Amino acid sequence: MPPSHYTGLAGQSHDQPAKAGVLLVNLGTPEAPTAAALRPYLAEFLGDPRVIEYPRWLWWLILHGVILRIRPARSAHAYARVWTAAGSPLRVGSEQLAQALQQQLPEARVALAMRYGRPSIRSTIEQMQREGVRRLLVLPLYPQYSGTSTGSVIDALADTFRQLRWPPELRIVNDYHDDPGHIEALARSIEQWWAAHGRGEKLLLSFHGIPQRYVDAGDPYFRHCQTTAQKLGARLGLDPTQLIVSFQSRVGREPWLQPYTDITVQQLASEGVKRLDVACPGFAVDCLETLEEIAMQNRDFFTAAGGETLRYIPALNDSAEQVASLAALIRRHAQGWPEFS
Ligand SMILES: C=CC1=C(C)c2cc3[nH]c(cc4nc(cc5[nH]c(cc1n2)c(C)c5CCC(=O)O)C(CCC(=O)O)=C4C)c(C)c3C=C
Ligand SMILES: [Fe+2]
Ligand SMILES: [Fe+2]
Repeated sequence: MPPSHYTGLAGQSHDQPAKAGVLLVNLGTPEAPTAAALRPYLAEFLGDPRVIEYPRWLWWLILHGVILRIRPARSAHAYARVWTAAGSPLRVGSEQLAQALQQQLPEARVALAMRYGRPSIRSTIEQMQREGVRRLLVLPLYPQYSGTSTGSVIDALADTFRQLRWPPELRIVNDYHDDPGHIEALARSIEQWWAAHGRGEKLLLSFHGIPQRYVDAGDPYFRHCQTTAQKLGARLGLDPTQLIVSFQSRVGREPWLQPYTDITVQQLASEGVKRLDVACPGFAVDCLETLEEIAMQNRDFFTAAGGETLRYIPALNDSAEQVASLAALIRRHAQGWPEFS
């Protein structure tokens, strides 16, 4: 007989009690802040057709012929500025969040997987199955849905599920951009930060960008970001002159969502804003894009253009507010599952 295509639990008893599992999924991060470690990470990430919607053969030539020769060294330099003794901030922060959620949800097995790199979605689900997980709730750590982020997690889940001999029951949180508990958690964390550090003249909310073309084709991401910002601004009592939304991290030449964060901070400085606060509500945990791109690069752009201080307000990370709001979100999505009743 040929080896089986499907992964199962051959030889294991199915008598163990069925468990519920919660799988948190974040983007993933390189293994080290070096060009050698960046190359396979970027090849997997930028090779994902959800991330780069381009004719495959043309993109393959550009990616392998140009991008992967230049970008790994440049990105490694940026990662080196935020890497800690414990590793990549995205990995450390995601693991801490998963541990805190596990404490809040003793009735479930909470695990963390990465969309790119390790631990993979597939290996993590296989491990959960070995532990008896028969009902699985997947929470991508992206509050706003985009095909490039959440959609890609769904692709990886679909690929995994088609390999499993006996897949678990599955639920997926598509987004939580307007979840009242999440908005409240964001608002409290900003208020607490202001209480401790004082308040800037304006609050900029910077979201990761995506190509405008994807939104034109139906991706709801821009609308989700605007809704998060509008609800957060209303909860904080800010008027439209005090609250600004922008989009960061553009890659390549085609237009991405606008206004761009780097242009916006320079424009605000040139208009006379001296103290600018920036928060990034699209990132569940701090990472390269917040700690380096906002708190270092954009801070420097702001001061070079005449501003005095740009202060980055940290992501929710493993704060009590985030853990409570995500635990409530998970319980709501798991309604009807006996493990959660
Ligand atoms: C080029 C296309 C990219 C799209 C589209 C994109 C969308 C997108 N990304 C995030 C979240 C994160 N991105 C991060 C890093 C990162 N993003 C891109 C490119 C695209 N992202 C690259 C090439 C990189 C790597 C760093 C670099 O070379 O600049 C990160 C941080 C990862 C870390 O290790 O800290 C996050 C998080 C979202 C939410 C999103 C769509 C909404
Ligand atoms: Fe990104
Ligand atoms: Fe970036």
